Amino acid sequence: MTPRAVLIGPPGAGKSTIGRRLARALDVDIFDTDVAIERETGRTIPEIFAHDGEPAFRTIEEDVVRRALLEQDGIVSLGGGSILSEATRERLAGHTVVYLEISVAEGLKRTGANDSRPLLAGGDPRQKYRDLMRRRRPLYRKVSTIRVRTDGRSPARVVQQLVAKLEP
Ligand SMILES: Nc1ncnc2c1ncn2[C@@H]1O[C@H](COP(=O)(O)OP(=O)(O)O)[C@@H](O)[C@H]1O
Ligand SMILES: O=C(O)C1=C[C@@H](OP(=O)(O)O)[C@@H](O)[C@H](O)C1
Ligand SMILES: [Mg+2]
Repeated sequence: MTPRAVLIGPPGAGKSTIGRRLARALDVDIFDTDVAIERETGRTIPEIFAHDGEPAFRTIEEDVVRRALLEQDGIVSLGGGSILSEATRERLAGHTVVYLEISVAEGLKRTGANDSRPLLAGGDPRQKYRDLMRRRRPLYRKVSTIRVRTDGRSPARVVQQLVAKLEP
């Protein structure tokens, strides 16, 4: 069993939104690792970050992603920072991995309106997002097998392009 596609990219790229819509279009299941982490721990992601810290969150995330890659056969949407784990990057080899690309400006617009992402909270969000992208962009590129730009494209359009690219 292997996922039809694994979605990666920074916060706001649309992994959760596109994941749900793509799964519906392909008539397969959606598995969002952030949703699974909240379900399994019974806590929200901001709570986990606040009480246990980011390293503890990453440990839980790595294990949830590991199992998802083994057990899921639909669309798997990862959290934006999951590719920071070298073990996860190695496990992604051989999978269909879609990098949802987004500019810093557009990513900030999409994530700015809520405080559900602890990594961007506090301080200057623009600087935080830029630093995050500088560190992660090479990793997203390295582990992906398909790249799709999402700036100025509606979710419906992104899904349409992905369906065409994923067609067997
Ligand atoms: N292609 C898109 N165009 C415009 N808004 C989008 C697009 N994709 C996602 N969004 C919006 O951006 C926000 C973040 O999307 P989300 O799917 O949670 O991103 P991620 O899971 O990658 O962090 C949501 O409000 C969503 O509706
Ligand atoms: O980029 C990150 O490090 C994170 C992104 C979030 O998911 P989204 O990418 O779906 O926003 C979530 O996993 C957590 O807040 C950490
Ligand atoms: Mg998400």
